[in-house]
Amino acid sequence: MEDYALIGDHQTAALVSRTGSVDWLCLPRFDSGACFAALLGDDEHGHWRVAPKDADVCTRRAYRPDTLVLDTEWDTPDGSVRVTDLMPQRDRAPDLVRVVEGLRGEVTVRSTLRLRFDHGSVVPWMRRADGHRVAVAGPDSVWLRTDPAVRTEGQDFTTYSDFTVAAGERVTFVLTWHPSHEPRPKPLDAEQALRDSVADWQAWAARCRYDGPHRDAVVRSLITLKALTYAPTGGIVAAPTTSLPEEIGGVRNWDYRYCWLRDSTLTLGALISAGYLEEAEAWRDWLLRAVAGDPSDLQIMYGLGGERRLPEYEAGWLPGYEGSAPVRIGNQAVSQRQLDVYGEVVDSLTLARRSGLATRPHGWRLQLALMEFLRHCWREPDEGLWEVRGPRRHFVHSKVMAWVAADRTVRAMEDDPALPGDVERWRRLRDDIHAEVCERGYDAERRTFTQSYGSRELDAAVLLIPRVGFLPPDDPRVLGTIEAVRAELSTKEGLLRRYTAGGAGGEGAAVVDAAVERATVDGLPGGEGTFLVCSFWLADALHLTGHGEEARDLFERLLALRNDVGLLAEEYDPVAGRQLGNFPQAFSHVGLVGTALALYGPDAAG
Ligand SMILES: OC[C@H]1O[C@H](O[C@H]2O[C@H](CO)[C@@H](O)[C@H](O)[C@H]2O)[C@H](O)[C@@H](O)[C@@H]1O
Repeated sequence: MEDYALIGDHQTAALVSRTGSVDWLCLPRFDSGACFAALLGDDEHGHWRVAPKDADVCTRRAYRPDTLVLDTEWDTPDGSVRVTDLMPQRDRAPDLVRVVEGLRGEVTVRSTLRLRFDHGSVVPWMRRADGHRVAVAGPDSVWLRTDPAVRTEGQDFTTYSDFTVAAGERVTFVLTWHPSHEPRPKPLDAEQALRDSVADWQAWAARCRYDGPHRDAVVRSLITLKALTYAPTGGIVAAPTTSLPEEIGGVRNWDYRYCWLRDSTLTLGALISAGYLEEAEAWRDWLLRAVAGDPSDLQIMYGLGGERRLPEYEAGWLPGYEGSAPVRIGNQAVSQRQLDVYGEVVDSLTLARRSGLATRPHGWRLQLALMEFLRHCWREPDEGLWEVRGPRRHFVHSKVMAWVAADRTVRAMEDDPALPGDVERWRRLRDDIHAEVCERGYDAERRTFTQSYGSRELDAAVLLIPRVGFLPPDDPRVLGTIEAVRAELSTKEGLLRRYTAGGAGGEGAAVVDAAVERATVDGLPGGEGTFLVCSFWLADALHLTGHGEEARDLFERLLALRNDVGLLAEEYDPVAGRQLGNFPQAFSHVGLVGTALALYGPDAAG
């Protein structure tokens, strides 16, 4: 999975392999059925390859600077060729544009288009219309338009085109999706779309306020986060994929094409810190719409438009990435209770206010309603930020984030005494939560905060305690926790697992296979890799506690884990040297931006 590059149009995204094959594309939205699902199966589940006829992996590839426009190049004995891939910003039907350009000599190129709608399960009926190819099945229709000189041939439910390009020649392909009952989509000028895409992305990237070391990595992460934003509503998906495994061959395969309040608020924080307020405003408005209603109905995630039902089922016809089954569509975690989201939501509303975003009159009312609900439920156990599917517990991180919600509410009222509400009520709540966490969530004997009250398990999420201001960085309990978490959760490569019993199984694995013990915490069999955002949190904690050099060293090691085009999945297996989990993952890129800003941004100390 680390071999893929991302292209997208702010409504959906595609993954392009090093062989020039688009192996994942959901149309028309991130959460629609994929028409190319080879990523989770094989070529028969849909893909579109454009590459020199006899070549395999490309010679080199890169994004055009500060864009999401991808250039993939092959050197062959006959010459060199480049394929440029992009999805133009959408004000119409979604398009996937592929421009083939001869660079040297004369090269025979083959396009192999195998459309399989509904996540690789439906073979469409293909026909010709006005010299183009049209695929139709149920609600979906796709047009393939190319230059008149390029002949397309259908065979075995696949469309082939073989053609030659000499140096300086260009051939364009445009694949356009539209609802099958609607009139045919208007043709797109591919060359103009390419110029516009480059200009739009570069203008967007130029607005980035970060100007420190590793700026390219930060901008690439910000572009990735922007690409995960669903423009029509402002919702932000956790990743554009489903079921890329947390363990190769394992069952920990989840659908991330939805908007988690946690992942979105953290993404928002990264965008705001780098100067992107428009996205923040759009997301804040998405949030206010999505959570409108009874605060007791607050969900931990929603659909792109704020949809509340995301039923989970298994796509039994897809064998899964390298056999990692089941492939899941939808996410049952939607009905979980995760108390930390109150803290994250209130924190991000506070950040939005402080960054000067125009306030919405019902924003404060919503915050108070959420707080009122939290006041009654914070003592209850929950599934925690890791969304365990085992029994509910009193997760320390959840309670700390409940404290964050109370703290930010108190501080907002102190900053602006005109805000209505009973500040004393929230001060009391803040103090009560603080006292309980320090009493029940801290193991004085081992000098560490634990994963849940009374447990001996540790959890990397408690590294956030100094960052959110629950305790100062020099508090001995914070220092003890950092030490304990490093001792118990880090691999010999210095990367962190998210909690104690997390094991990537197998002989010589960097982490222990403790499936039985693990099953008692998260209710799932099997292990997983190291969790990338946790390692960024460790770098932040090291920096905050005066270990700047170690923090920078860890940050640089994490940067080295990005793939050749700067992308990170959710997890990493240091033994196999492979990325794991959905890809690219907002959480990991948020971690990268946050740590860069902490270490080198305008407020970085020392
Ligand atoms: O590992 C078990 C859980 O994995 C997913 O949750 C993870 O991804 C979420 C989205 O990025 C993130 O918010 C959460 O903190 C992660 O643990 C999955 O969505 C869950 O269903 C699953 O139980």
